[in-house]
Amino acid sequence: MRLEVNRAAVGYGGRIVLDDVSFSLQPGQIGCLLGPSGSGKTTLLRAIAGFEPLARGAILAEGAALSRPGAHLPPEQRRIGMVFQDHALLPHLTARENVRLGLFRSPAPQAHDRATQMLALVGLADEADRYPHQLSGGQQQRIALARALAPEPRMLLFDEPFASLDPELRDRLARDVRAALKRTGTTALLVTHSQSEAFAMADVIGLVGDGRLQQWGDVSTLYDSPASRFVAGFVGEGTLLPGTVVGHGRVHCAVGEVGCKGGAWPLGTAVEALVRPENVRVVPDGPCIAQVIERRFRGDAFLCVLRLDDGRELKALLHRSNAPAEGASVPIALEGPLSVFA
Ligand SMILES: Nc1ncnc2c1ncn2[C@@H]1O[C@H](COP(=O)(O)OP(=O)(O)OP(=O)(O)O)[C@@H](O)[C@H]1O
Repeated sequence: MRLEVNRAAVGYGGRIVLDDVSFSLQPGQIGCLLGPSGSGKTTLLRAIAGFEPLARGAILAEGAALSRPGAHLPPEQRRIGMVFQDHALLPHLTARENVRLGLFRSPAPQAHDRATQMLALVGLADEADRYPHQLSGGQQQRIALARALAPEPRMLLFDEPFASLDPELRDRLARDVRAALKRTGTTALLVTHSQSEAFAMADVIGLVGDGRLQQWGDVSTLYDSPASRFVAGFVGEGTLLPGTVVGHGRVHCAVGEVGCKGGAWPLGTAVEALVRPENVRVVPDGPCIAQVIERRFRGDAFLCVLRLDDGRELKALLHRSNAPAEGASVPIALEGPLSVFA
């Protein structure tokens, strides 16, 4: 299903939580709403499910309005399924019976076959006759997914579905859920505040913060070209260094001169440049000396925390063959182009 959210505002009792939200999801695409706690991710999800009305704007499915002020299709008529963190399985029913709950409108033999098929899809064909307490947290969450997929919803919404699981299991389950959604071609929108979950699951990510949808795009766009300081600070690692525009697409900062994205800044504009760990190089004639105050092993590279003369800290991803020892002082330079914010 194609989902379109058009300049939507949603809130509670006259207090708007999120305003002017616009994005779309293509059929079969997986989107993820990422953002700090309390930023309104769940509220937006609930508005799409039909549990919260819109104050302004519209939500459309296949071009037809689901929600707009004064017109509201009830949740049960939207054919949009939801999966929650606590998976809400009934303890006295087997895995297959739990999945069949979503199929109460189908005749019994068809419901049985469909439930079996859905359990196979999530890799639990052999566990169909087990009870929830005989299954792990990850398996229970996969049953909840099978149950949500069984009635063939037009779209699935997930609210922090893996939050109660340990981190390693979360990432693996996120990949499994993604595979199941792709196999069934189900459009989905997931809410999380975990970046790694968003990166593992999503085709497209929406970053929510300060009452707005700050940016909607694929992971590399958010990382390489953040639309705001907020996005720059939230997605990936990096430091904002103050600088001045010294030429077309050139900025001068504490680590010397470096190229920046977008050349349209007037000379002398005060900016902040986003330095990602991979923008930092150790070079013999580097314009700035930095001290290595910490080194973290990252397989082929070390993530080094460097301190500049003025006390600012930068993170640098340096190849093992080139990573200085902790405590060493080394000349560094920046390799652009960097994103800058005025
Ligand atoms: N039923 C409600 N009535 C009034 N205010 C609410 C209600 N539910 C949430 N809020 C408020 O709306 C804001 C957004 O909450 P929401 O749960 O959507 O955020 P979130 O981004 O999903 O947070 P988290 O990541 O912690 O789940 C918060 O300030 C919250 O206190």
